[in-house]
Amino acid sequence: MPTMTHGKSYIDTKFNQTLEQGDHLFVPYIMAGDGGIDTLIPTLQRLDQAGASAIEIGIPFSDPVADGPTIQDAGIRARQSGVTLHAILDTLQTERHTIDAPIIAMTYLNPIVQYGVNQFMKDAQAAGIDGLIIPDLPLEHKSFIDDAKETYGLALIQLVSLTSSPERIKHIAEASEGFLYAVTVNGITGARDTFADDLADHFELLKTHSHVPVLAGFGISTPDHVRDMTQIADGVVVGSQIIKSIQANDFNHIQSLIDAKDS
Ligand SMILES: O=P(O)(O)OC[C@@H](O)[C@@H](O)c1c[nH]c2ccccc12
Repeated sequence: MPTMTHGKSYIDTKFNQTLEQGDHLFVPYIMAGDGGIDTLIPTLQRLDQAGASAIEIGIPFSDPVADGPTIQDAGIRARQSGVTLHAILDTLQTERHTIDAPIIAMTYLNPIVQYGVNQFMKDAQAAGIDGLIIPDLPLEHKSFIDDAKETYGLALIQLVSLTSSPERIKHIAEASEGFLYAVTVNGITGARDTFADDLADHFELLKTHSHVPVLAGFGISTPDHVRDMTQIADGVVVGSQIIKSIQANDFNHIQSLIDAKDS
């Protein structure tokens, strides 16, 4: 396994390799420790081998305001099996080298503050985490973590919503690192049947302002969704459907979602 420093530049390098080949990006989301902490590494390995471009791992938290029911239930299961942020970081620190894909931690701000901002960034880097999504940290408040994040070289991925003003969209898109997470529906995470008709224009605007790949996320659950979204975005994030498929032990569905990105 080649050793390469983890962090923002690892995401940039890996994503550019894929995009330069004319391929799209696929980022599955899992809840860390859903099924017990012992399942974390095998699940990451499996998604890595299936062709994930990066893997987003959720940190279980008691008050997950942006999570839909599927993600919330996965968080409850993980917490019931006693999974903690410390356990997740410890497990990654020992086993990270067995997974090639960049790893992005999705956590609310509170667990980071409880852990200690600087200590968290330090331990996240040591655990081989490359980037962070912190949905309740608005752009205006990111200075709160900026110094620590810079010290340890982690990417801070920004979420941009459909309803943001053009001015705000510009600011968020310009500030995002690793990738820009374009939320494709209004509301919380979870599988949907349909998407808005004018998404293509929205993604055009995002791409003009973003320095990093623009990924579509929220509500994507079928190979057709993946095909549609990769017409207009550099790639997709899929969460709730991945969690359901893992629970059903249906890795064929996960593979069909990943394979749809370049079909
Ligand atoms: O579950 P969906 O609809 O496929 O969407 C991805 C999403 O779950 C994942 O990226 C995520 C989980 N929790 C979040 C909180 C905020 C933003 C994003 C997330």
